[in-house]
Parts: sequence; structure tokens; C-alpha cells
Amino acid sequence: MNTTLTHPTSTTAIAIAHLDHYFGKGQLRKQVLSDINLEISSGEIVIMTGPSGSGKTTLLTLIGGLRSAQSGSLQLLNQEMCNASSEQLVQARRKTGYIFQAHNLHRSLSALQNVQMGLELHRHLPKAEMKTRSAQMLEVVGLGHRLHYYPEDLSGGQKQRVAIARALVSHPQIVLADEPTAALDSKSGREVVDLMQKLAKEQGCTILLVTHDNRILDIADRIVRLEDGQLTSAAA
Ligand SMILES: Nc1ncnc2c1ncn2[C@@H]1O[C@H](COP(=O)(O)OP(=O)(O)OP(=O)(O)O)[C@@H](O)[C@H]1O
Repeated sequence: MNTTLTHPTSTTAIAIAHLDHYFGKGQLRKQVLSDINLEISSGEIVIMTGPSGSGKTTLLTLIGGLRSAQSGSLQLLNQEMCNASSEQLVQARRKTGYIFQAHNLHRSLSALQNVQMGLELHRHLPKAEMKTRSAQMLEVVGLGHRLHYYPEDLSGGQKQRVAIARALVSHPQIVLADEPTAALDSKSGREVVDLMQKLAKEQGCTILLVTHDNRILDIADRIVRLEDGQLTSAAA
């Protein structure tokens, strides 16, 4: 079932209408997203599932401004992202926190320094303030005693918690998470999503989370499914 979009309201965080996306050029041109229609309200937690290669990561990167949307409409907090300039893409990235499958921490930086990277796009903040906020965020995710540890000295679950702290330290309005539990055992995976849900509710942010992990579906307000580049269902 496609959720047909009408008029986005002021409480709409993400509004996507008739979005197509292609990779490659000429004969190699391949359509990976077809006529995507999806509206996500502020504060909603939406899980996106679907087979490998169905286009989930591509859709997430378009929403997060990590690549430019080509055709259709994609509004992030009422800002059109289709054919956006690089400056507009940077603005979009400031409003979103991105959590990747493999935490993507910098190996040569401590937990604290990694979290500070989450404030890099907010250069107006004094350095001392960045450090304080980052340390506080690590406290919140239960790693106050690991501020100066390097990724190689942290467990998988701890690394992913650092990644969550990095994504949330700037208090983004939207959090995009790409298989955040994929590299974790079930207990750590559960802790990580519970933490994301708790922090999102406290900070009032919207979450779009891609997962194959059936054990975490219960945190969603809504589940949508992508198959072969098309949204095929949207269950309450
Ligand atoms: N940069 C790229 N250039 C060309 N093709 C790409 C690129 N990125 C992804 N694709 C192709 O687009 C399609 C969708 O890929 P995508 O990574 O979005 O799927 P996915 O649903 O996230 O898969 P998975 O669950 O395995 O991560 C795949 O066929 C993939 O090979």
C-alpha cells in the first residue's frame, strides 16, 4: 500500500512524493527507487524493512542529504531537497543525526572526540562547550566512565552507544539509523534501540530506522516496507 501524500502539515518532519532515484548513466542507468510516497510526522518512530538491495540505504541517504535527490519531491522539515544545492544539503545534515550499521567511529579518536565530531557542523559553539556537551551525552548513554577510551578498547554495544551519542549530541530534529543493531548480539541490540527510543522521546525527535532485525520492531509507531525500489506496505 502506498501512503499517498496530500498536504504536509507543520508537524510533518519528512514528506516524500513521487520520488524516483537512478544510479549510473546511459545504458548502465538503473532505477533504484520508484514513485516513493511517504509522510512521517514529527516525533514518530518509523521502521523501514525490506530485502537486501531494495533501496533502503539509498532512500535514507537522500533524506539525510548525503546525496542529492533527483526527481519528485523530498521535503525535510519543509525544506525541498530535490535538486538541492550543496549548501542546502549541508543545512539538511545539520538537522539530522545519522547512525550507521558499522558505528563508523574514527579509530584514532577517543569516545569523547568522536562524539564532538557530531558538533562539527555547528562551528558557532565554543570548543569548551562542545566538549562539555559531548561528555554529558556520553554520560546519558552510560559511558561517562569511558570518555577517553579508544574504539578498539570498547565492546560492540559500547561503540554503537558512542555512535548514538554522536548522532544525538547536536539534538537533531531527525535521526536516521541504518541497521544500528546489525553488528550486535540481541541483548546489546535491545539496549541500543531502547536507548534510541528513550532519547528520541526526551528530545522530541523523529526516527527513521532501517532494520532486518525482527526483535526490535516493537519500538516502531509504524512499519513501512520497501521492495524492489517501491514502498509496498505501511502497517500501523
Ligand atoms: N553508489 C551506487 N552506485 C550504483 N548502484 C548503487 C549504488 N548504491 C547502491 N546501488 C544499487 O542500488 C540498489 C539499492 O541499494 P541499497 O544499498 O539502497 O539497498 P538496501 O535495501 O539498503 O540493501 P541492504 O539491505 O543490503 O543494505 C542495489 O541494487 C545497489 O546495488
